[in-house]
Amino acid sequence: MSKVNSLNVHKSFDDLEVLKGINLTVEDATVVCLIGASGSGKSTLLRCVNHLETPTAGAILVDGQMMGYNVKNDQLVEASEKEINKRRESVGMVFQAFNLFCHMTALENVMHAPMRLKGLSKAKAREKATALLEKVGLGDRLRNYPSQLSGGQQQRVAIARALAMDPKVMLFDEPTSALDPELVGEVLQVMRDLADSGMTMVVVTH
Ligand SMILES: Nc1ncnc2c1ncn2[C@@H]1O[C@H](COP(=O)(O)OP(=O)(O)OP(=O)(O)O)[C@@H](O)[C@H]1O
Repeated sequence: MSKVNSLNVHKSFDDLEVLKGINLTVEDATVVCLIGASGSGKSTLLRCVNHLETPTAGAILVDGQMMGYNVKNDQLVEASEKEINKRRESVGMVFQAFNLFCHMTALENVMHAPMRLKGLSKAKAREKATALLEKVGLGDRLRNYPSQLSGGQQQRVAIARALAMDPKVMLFDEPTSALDPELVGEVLQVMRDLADSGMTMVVVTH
């Protein structure tokens, strides 16, 4: 089964039609990079995938589940907030600006969602977060706040934070460098390792 399907997705902001019927299939364990002109709607499509934006028409399926809607009597009915949040858990997102909690350490940033949304105990969440931060090469930065970390380090915390929810798909709204095979920065290496591990990924480069 393909992991992400965008079925004739349209998205308008008032009079501006940004997405005009996007059909995209991302197969399991593949990496798809979206490139295109500035303002062409790459981020908008990515945000539709985890339902941060609601498509004006069309639908997104992640792992066979429709984001944001249920089918009832052959009609699309909006899902409840609880259902939407549950489905969103299968989609990890790394934002352009990372969106880390600035008052939390790297460790606390990664522990937060599994404790709050998955009911993990503090001890289990700490164990998992530590392992993930070690995996992205930040084992020595657990107690640092985002302001004490470089941009690339913050980005890796954001990746670890997304992975902490055991997503089926990872969305990266980010690096200009991702398409350049000559660049082997730590962030890119983490992304390559993830791809090698079979993670399905959609990467937007700006
Ligand atoms: N919330 C919003 N309200 C109104 N217009 C929006 C909103 N979000 C995006 N847009 C508009 O939609 C268009 C597509 O924006 P989007 O951010 O998806 O483009 P992009 O392809 O990711 O661009 P870039 O590579 O420059 O970041 C732009 O014209 C933008 O101004």
